[in-house]
Amino acid sequence: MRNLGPVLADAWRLFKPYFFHSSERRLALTLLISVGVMSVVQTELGVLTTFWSNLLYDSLQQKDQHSFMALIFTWLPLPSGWFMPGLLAIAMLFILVGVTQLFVTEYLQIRWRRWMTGDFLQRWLADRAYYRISVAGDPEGVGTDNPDQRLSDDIAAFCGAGGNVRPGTDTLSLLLGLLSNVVSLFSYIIVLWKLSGRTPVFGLHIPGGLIWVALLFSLGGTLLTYLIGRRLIALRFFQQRYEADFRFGLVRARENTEGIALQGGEHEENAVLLRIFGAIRGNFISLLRRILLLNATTISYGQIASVLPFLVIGPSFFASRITLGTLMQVNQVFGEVQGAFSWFADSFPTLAMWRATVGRLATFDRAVRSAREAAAAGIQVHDGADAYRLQDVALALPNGERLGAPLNITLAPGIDTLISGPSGAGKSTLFRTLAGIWPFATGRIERPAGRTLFLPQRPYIPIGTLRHALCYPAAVADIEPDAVRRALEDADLADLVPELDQPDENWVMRLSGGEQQRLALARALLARPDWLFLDEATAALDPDSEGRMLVMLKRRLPGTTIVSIAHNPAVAGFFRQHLVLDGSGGTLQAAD
Ligand SMILES: Nc1ncnc2c1ncn2[C@@H]1O[C@H](COP(=O)(O)OP(=O)(O)OP(=O)(O)O)[C@@H](O)[C@H]1O
Repeated sequence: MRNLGPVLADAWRLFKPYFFHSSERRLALTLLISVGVMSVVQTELGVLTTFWSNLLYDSLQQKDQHSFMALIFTWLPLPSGWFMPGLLAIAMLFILVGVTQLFVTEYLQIRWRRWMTGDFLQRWLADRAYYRISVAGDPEGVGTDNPDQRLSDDIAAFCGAGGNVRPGTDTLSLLLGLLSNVVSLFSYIIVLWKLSGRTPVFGLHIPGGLIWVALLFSLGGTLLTYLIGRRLIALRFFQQRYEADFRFGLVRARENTEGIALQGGEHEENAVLLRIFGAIRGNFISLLRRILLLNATTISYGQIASVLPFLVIGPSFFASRITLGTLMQVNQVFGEVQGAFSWFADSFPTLAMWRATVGRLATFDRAVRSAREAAAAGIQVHDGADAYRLQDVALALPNGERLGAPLNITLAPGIDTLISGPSGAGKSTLFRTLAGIWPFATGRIERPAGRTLFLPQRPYIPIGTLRHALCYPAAVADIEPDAVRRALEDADLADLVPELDQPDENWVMRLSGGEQQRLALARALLARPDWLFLDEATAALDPDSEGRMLVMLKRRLPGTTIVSIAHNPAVAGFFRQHLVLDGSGGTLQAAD
């Protein structure tokens, strides 16, 4: 596999935090080592079984019923003084170890997934990395699409706990597969070496002859599989990406049903969704062709492998130089050695899928890290001042383009300010910068202490009850029920009071634009901020309601300084000063 080094380095970076740095690392490592030990025990039981079957076939050849029964039900004493346990005991041990290993592995996987999901979520949401990523993307170009998929499917696929994860394709299964195959290889090679001593290959005595046959045969298979299977990696990667794009398209359509219905956009939606699906289909067909070719190769190779030992040592058996038991044991051990050698080749499709998952998680991880690091660059923000002071604050777009001349203004507490200016001048961008979330501004901002609330034009209404939406982002338990009711009444939404705790209502779909804006104002009443920034947050209201809401805000929040972006000249009378943002740097003027 080309570039295996960087993939393994990425996988290690994703693997390490839980097992070596998390608070549950001791338990995690103990469980990991336990499943490893159980895997080795299973492999060694397999080795024991080949010796057991050697004795069994010999007992059959010699028609020795007593030994045969002992090998099934009890144990058979050996000339060396040791004894061979019967099938009953071996099988019971196999079942016990197998079931315990399965349980412990799955328990570890779900704990790991829970931890890793929590860790990724926390870092993605910290320092507003999620926001920067969504507005700016990332230079690698592949690290940030569909973060939802990375946080759900990819982590589940990496840790191996989740309904959609194909068994055997996760990190732990691959690690255990690798471990048991390495142990298998060593254990069976020793057996094969011993057997080689008394088993001529094609009638010739070659030291370790059987091992060489198995090695050459497996290397041939590995090379062939690699050549056919290497394109699978990219195909898998894109398959996951297209699937996520399609799901995202469907979610967007679901969330915008009204907009689509009002504009009659069904035909276009259908065409767009089918176009995205076309990519899934096209890629899947290429994937399928590759998989078919690969399977045809591995199955043919497997068929040859099952008869090869008989061809190689059959002549010795017919010349009575080895017993039936030895013939069968060589066949079994040869199969195991060949199987272990070709593990890499057989696992190629799985490794390709795993590699795509690692790639998606690692690039996302890097994008989150660089977004968090970049949060410290750009504009210098200093908190704890007595006012908002902007010094040479230059707004810019993600592509570096400037939005007007730098701003040098001060917004003092107690002086309500109206901001206006032509559409696209950068008013909302200025708010984003003041909030500290816009990563593409330069200069220096001093911000006052105290609570600040920004209300955008389209308020975010989270999933849950109306009470939850009103209290957001505070917890419902932290807000007095009476205060919630009063806030709704003051925002002219008294009709909704009886529905405060009604579950399963899609409030975004149900409330009108103006009602959603008034809901956000009610939220401001509950939050009681020292500074309230309104970005056209009353624009959906009729002029009378807009005026009434501003009066209500002033009455209910007397200690709050309001800074509002508005296009409606009628609201100008509510503000003490006016900032016109027209690209020339903006100057504050006292209201008439
Ligand atoms: N994420 C982004 N990527 C690229 N350009 C952006 C992005 N966000 C905003 N812009 C651009 O920045 C410019 C300023 O946008 P902004 O929303 O600040 O304008 P505005 O003055 O608030 O406009 P309006 O009055 O229409 O709301 C616009 O040209 C807009 O297209």
